[in-house]
Amino acid sequence: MESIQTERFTDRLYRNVEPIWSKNFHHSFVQGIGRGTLERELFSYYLKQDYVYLIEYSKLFAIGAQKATSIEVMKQFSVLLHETLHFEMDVHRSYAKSFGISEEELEQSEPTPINLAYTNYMLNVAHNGTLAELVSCLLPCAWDYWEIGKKLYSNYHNELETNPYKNWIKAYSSDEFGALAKWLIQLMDELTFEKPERELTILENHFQTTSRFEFLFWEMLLNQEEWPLQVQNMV
Ligand SMILES: Cc1ncc(CO)c(N)n1
Ligand SMILES: Cc1ncsc1CCO
Repeated sequence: MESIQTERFTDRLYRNVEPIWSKNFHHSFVQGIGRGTLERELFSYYLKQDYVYLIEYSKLFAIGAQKATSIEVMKQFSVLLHETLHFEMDVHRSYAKSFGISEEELEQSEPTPINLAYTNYMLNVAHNGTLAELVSCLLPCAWDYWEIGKKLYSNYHNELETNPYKNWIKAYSSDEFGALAKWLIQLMDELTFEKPERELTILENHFQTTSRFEFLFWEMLLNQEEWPLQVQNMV
């Protein structure tokens, strides 16, 4: 009897990285956001690093629009680009403002080695790989943050009103953010439909690598892992 393939490719991706995502959710930085106990200093460090991360990350959506083969997909990538630059980065800008950090300071943050390695990895694949490869790189960012947002919301919603990070939690657990993540999941399944195992393995590796970078990013933030030698620009 022939077996019927019922599992979606994204189910396989999810199963594959579940232990990594579980570590991400339980990371003390993430739990500190959930409980509202994370030091302000660390959160403002996060805002600066994540802001320059998002500038690079959003370019993946622009490259996605360029690589798309239908108007529908182009439209959706342009929505993702718009939503990241406006909705998502607005959350960062408004937190920064309340912390006394200017927009200029946010933009001019120097990415740490991990931050740079993460965005460079994705941008390299985006420029040189297929659309499916690009999506497999950007999906963990969207999907794992949505998972984190939803879980923090359900674990800590009773204390949310007094949590200084409630707007962050609300944004990443929102239906709006979730709908965009779901669209990316669906696109991943469409792009991989009936594709050979040799191609799927490559995507699984990108998905795993960027999921591991998500963990390294939290670690980097917690330990403020900067460049070893500080240099000044000559002006
Ligand atoms: C590092 C990182 N990963 C994912 C997201 C979600 O967009 C984010 N803001 N930052
Ligand atoms: C708005 C946005 N920013 C990063 S991913 C994403 C949409 C998918 O959740």
